[in-house]
Amino acid sequence: MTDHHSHHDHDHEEIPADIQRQLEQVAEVIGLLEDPATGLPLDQLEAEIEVGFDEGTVYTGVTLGYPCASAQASWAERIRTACEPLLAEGPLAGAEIQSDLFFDIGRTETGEVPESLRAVKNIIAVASGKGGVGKSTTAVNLALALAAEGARVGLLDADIYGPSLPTMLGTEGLRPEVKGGKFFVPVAAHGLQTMSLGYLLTEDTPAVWRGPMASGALNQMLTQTLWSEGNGAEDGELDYLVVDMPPGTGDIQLTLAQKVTLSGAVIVTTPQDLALVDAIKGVEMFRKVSVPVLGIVENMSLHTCSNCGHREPIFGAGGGEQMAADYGTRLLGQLPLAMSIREQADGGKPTVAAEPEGEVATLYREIARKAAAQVWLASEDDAAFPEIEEV
Ligand SMILES: Nc1ncnc2c1ncn2[C@@H]1O[C@H](COP(=O)(O)OP(=O)(O)OP(=O)(O)O)[C@@H](O)[C@H]1O
Repeated sequence: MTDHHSHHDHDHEEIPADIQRQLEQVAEVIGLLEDPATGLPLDQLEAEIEVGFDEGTVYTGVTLGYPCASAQASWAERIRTACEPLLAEGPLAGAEIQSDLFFDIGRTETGEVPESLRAVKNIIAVASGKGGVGKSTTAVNLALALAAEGARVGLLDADIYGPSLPTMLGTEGLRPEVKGGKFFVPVAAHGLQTMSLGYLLTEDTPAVWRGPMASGALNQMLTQTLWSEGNGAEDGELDYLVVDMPPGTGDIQLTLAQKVTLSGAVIVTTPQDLALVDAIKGVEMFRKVSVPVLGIVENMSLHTCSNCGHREPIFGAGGGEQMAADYGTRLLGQLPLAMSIREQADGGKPTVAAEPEGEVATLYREIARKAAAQVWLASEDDAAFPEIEEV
């Protein structure tokens, strides 16, 4: 091994050819590792792999296109295990390995968008074929999980008939600040930028007004919310705006899906046959308007007994997985039917905020990484351009 201690100017030092060759082998081995969120090897993704060597240490860096803060340790471990045999001999024998995981979140290509949405890189719709399956609960926890993984996230409550986000976020009674007589500044909650019709309607708003007012207000929330305000980021950009869609697959949903360029949709279902039939309608609706279906979340899949911890699939097992396979999409994850999920959401502090290191939050974070990874894949597809080969 070269003695680096006598030099100080490492940056400009030429790496000897034999070390260079071994570093290339390290990069190749890393390229074969499977990205758990997509199931694809890094080589098949637009993942950036860097390797370097200094002072007896091999440095590796992998850059993924989705937020993955909590995957750092497991990647470092997998890279070490994969590279150790390679570093048993040769000029790098005995070198330490230090690995870093980075992410760089891209932007979904859109056509013309309202000024206020230009600061938003990707819009993810959370939808369900029918009401009551836990769509809002999933949307809130998904948004919190994306943020926990390191992304800058906004949450729009488009569920105009039953805006439940203020309750779930503990922001009831708050009003968004108005700027320039026309624009709403999102309400900050648990690190998210949030907007809901619940912030605009008061309890005195007569029920008969809610329908017509609601669709107009939804339009206003879409075009007049300053998503770039107040998230502290220098460029004021949001990586993801999660939209809690109205339940069902009617005209409102279709219009909304077409009005803004959605990066993708997450469909929430419960495992019962009837809910699955409705979820299929959701998949088909998004396909019709060319919105990528990021995957299915099966909610209330297993019941955990709060006395003994025993789990059973009271609504049946495997429905979401089968349906995802039948319709060419994927199961992003399954959430248990758990009293804590309901209590925490009803109490204004959803599970991912209330118990960030708990088992349920871990499930939501895995769902978030998988969904965001699909957004990454979808935007790569858009950008795909045949490579010009040299003849
Ligand atoms: N995994 C779960 N375990 C226990 N309770 C849950 C779970 N998911 C959601 N809930 C509860 O079920 C109820 C309905 O959930 P939620 O409001 O998220 O459903 P929704 O599909 O958005 O309904 P709507 O169609 O009315 O908007 C809420 O009280 C919520 O706290």
